[in-house]
Amino acid sequence: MYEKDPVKIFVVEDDPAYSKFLKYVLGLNPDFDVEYFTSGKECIQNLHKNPTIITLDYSLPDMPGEKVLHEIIQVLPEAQVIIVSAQEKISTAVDLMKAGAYYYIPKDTDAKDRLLYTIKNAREKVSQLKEIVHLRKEISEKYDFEKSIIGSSTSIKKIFDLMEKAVKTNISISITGETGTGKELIAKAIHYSSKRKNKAFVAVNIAAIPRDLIESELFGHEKGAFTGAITRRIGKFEEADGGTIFLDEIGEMDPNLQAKLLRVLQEREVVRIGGNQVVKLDVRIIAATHRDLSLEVKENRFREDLYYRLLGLPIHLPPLRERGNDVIIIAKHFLDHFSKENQLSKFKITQEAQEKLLQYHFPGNVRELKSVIELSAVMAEGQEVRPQDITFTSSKGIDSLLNQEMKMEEYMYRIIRHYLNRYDNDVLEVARRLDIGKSSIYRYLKEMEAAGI
Ligand SMILES: Nc1ncnc2c1ncn2[C@@H]1O[C@H](COP(=O)(O)OP(=O)(O)OP(=O)(O)O)[C@@H](O)[C@H]1O
Repeated sequence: MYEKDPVKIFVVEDDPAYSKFLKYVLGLNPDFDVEYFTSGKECIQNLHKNPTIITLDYSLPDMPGEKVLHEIIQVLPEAQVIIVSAQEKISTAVDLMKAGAYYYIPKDTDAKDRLLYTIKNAREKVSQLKEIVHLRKEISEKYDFEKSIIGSSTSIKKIFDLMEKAVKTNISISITGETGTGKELIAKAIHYSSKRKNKAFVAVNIAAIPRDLIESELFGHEKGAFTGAITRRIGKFEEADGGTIFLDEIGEMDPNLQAKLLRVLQEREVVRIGGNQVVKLDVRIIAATHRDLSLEVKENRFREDLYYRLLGLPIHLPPLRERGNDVIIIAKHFLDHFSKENQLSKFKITQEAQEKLLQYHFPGNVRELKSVIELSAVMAEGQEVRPQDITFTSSKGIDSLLNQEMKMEEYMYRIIRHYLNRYDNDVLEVARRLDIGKSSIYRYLKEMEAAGI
């Protein structure tokens, strides 16, 4: 899309014959919006017009070519400067390109073709750069965490507070939470809100990669390192250099690889398999797991030293059933998104349907809520989601509670705890829903906590 924008070109040339020649050549292309200057000073004074490409004569009467180039780069670092010169010394050309010129063209008989070809390439480069900037902006807006992570429960606000702290530093982050609670979403939001946002976010799901491929996937390999290594391959750590690597399902990593990962994290460098070149790294680590890693350490399935390396700032995502009214807020967000994507008018959820959502335990968390809501929108007649439009796949919940034998008091305690989690510790709301007094809730909690239950 950027290719079609007219390209603004400055021609800075004091030789009248050559200037006439350039005017003719560039004037043939209606896409070029060209301005001509005869001195370095004039060019610099007009940089506010934002030229994309500047063809610059190396030998201007008022300023040396290097100085004009330097000034241009200071004011407009993204402009592509093509030096055109009668000077044919290779060392001058190399120096100018090192100083930031895009290309160097000698004024000879091939100059016209070379210039047009170089302008075409410079233009492509600029449009690619613009597109990258545009995509990065779009992605960082998408993962702006106040906009992409929906919810206003106390627990999600606490997560926002932790994320605010996380984005200011490079500290490693460990995210825990059941499946579908938003671990990857949080990791991306941290990356795209941090100083690293213009570099890569590389996600690796440890559980999804076959055991014998994972080492080369993470650390890369040299050509011929093993059967099948037909070319050199950069690993995910190198890919994430300057950015963030998200190690999902870290609890699934086998002990052998845990030792290798620990070394990479300690040394902040990798050596590709089959190679001996040490590659220094500047990568932020975000690790996630649905397991309780401290338990994995206790049971000798996860290295303690690696656990402490990765722990950094721990963020625990509570299950959706413990986020109170967030279920409804997120459901409405997904409904709006669904209607926008399918160009439909907005949906509403009836009060009864909202109650139905609040009663369910969502073992698949936000991911499950998303598919339940999308299906309910498809099933709805008109633009209103009713209870009968909502279908759940899992019926577990109260059954599993009843399968455990305990005293009546303990059942009461569990039920009260469950409701408090669901309604964001709003004791009044829980008392109303269970139709018991507020003081009874406090009494139960006190007694059971004293009994250590
Ligand atoms: N608070 C939220 N607001 C909006 N969307 C959310 C929220 N939390 C999660 N999601 C969405 O739910 C889906 C699942 O989230 P994500 O993949 O981040 O979960 P996860 O915890 O990494 O899951 P898994 O452990 O299975 O990999 C994604 O589509 C994500 O965008």
